[in-house]
Amino acid sequence: MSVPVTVLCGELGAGKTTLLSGLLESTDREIAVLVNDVGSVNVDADLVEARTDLETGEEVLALENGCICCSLGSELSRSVIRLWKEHDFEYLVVEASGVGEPEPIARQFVRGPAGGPYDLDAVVTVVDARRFHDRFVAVDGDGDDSGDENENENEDGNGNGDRTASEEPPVRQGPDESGSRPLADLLLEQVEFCDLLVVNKCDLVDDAECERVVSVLETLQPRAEIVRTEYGALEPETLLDSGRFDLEAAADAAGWKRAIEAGAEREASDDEHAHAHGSNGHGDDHSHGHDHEHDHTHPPERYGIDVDTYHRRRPFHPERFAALLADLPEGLVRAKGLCWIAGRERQAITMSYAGTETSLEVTGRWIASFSAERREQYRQSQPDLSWDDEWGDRETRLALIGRNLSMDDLQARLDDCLLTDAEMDAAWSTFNNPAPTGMGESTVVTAATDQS
Ligand SMILES: Nc1nc2c(ncn2[C@@H]2O[C@H](COP(=O)(O)OP(=O)(O)OP(=O)(O)O)[C@@H](O)[C@H]2O)c(=O)[nH]1
Repeated sequence: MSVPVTVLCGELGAGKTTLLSGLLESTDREIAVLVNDVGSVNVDADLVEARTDLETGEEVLALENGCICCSLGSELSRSVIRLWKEHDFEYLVVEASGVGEPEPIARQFVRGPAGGPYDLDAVVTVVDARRFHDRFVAVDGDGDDSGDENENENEDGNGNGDRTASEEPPVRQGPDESGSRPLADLLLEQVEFCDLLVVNKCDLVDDAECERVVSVLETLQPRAEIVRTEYGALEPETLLDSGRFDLEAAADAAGWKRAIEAGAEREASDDEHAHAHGSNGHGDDHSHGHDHEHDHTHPPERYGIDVDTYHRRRPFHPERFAALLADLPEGLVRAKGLCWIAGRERQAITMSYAGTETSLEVTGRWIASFSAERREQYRQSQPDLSWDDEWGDRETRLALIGRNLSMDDLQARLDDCLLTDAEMDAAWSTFNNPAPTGMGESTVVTAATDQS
């Protein structure tokens, strides 16, 4: 019998991983998870895994880099088929990277080789209500839409910011002179293609704003059911075995039609592509040198996205780091990963920035902070864990995702937050420290303006 699949899409930082973690906690079903992250640090896989009880049969498989076209052409299918052969599970959830287009992923489960063992149940798109509102719904000169400093902002420069609520819904803008498309286009694509829309982060909009968001979404995607959530909290039945995916309806969507037309040619190319990549199927080489002719830029390139990694083995000064988080540069779309903050020697703190907020949450303990005996046990069970003689596994490792952003400047600003040599010798516990302390506790830093 084929295994049902839910594909989870949504823009960077909309709340996909949060929703997925909640789902895994709230169901006894044996769910396998495939995560395709855009950063070279595969943070989502780590985060999902940390909250996943593998003993209950849930498996988290990460596609190692964000080269989504290769993943789709060959590795995605290969990975899910391998997963199906090697593990016993009842359901598969695929979390697409925030710059993933839903159509090609869905196609793999309908027309691609994964269509045999799997059965596509639904494509779910998670929308950040706050950002969607500010980008597409913000009302120009409308007195009752008060108090929102971000109104009419349109960071993507797509001209959708000055709409009124009664105007036509936003439309895709297509590429600019440099050939890259606004991120908003991707979001619209994700909205138009899905079967279920989850309007998340409802705590960050008021009721009137939320109504407007929902009404624009209804116009864009009349076929999909719309649910509103905070922190992605949903009944598992809403997401699993919903039977929402409807090939015929999807085939009516303009994009899907295009995809089907291109299907045969694409499948042939994918095979060729898999071949060209050799047996590992997936290098870090993003230049590719494809010889097939269809449009084959990767989504990150197409949307002008840069991905970088920040890795240091020196702690942040808590106050300087918090000040930076309140003033992150324009163009930073998403940042996430583990942080080492001076004064929090036990706590491994996950930093997650999206839209207007950065959260710092204690998601684990540094292995270096355990007793010698337990430390050894953990290290033996994780032989690949990188270890510093003095600081053990304490480190900061962040994925940075930006658009028109100088990564060098951001890295330099992060470096300025690291302890100086003199501070390294100071008593770290005396620093003023807003970072959380208890497991699961979090601190949220709100940016002065939405930088997304
Ligand atoms: N205020 C608020 N924050 C939320 C909500 N849901 C998620 N977040 C926070 O938003 C940030 C991004 O959430 P994730 O679940 O990591 O988002 P994602 O879509 O998986 O992100 P990518 O994998 O980078 O695309 C995290 O700091 C979450 O804690 C919500 O309903 N309200």
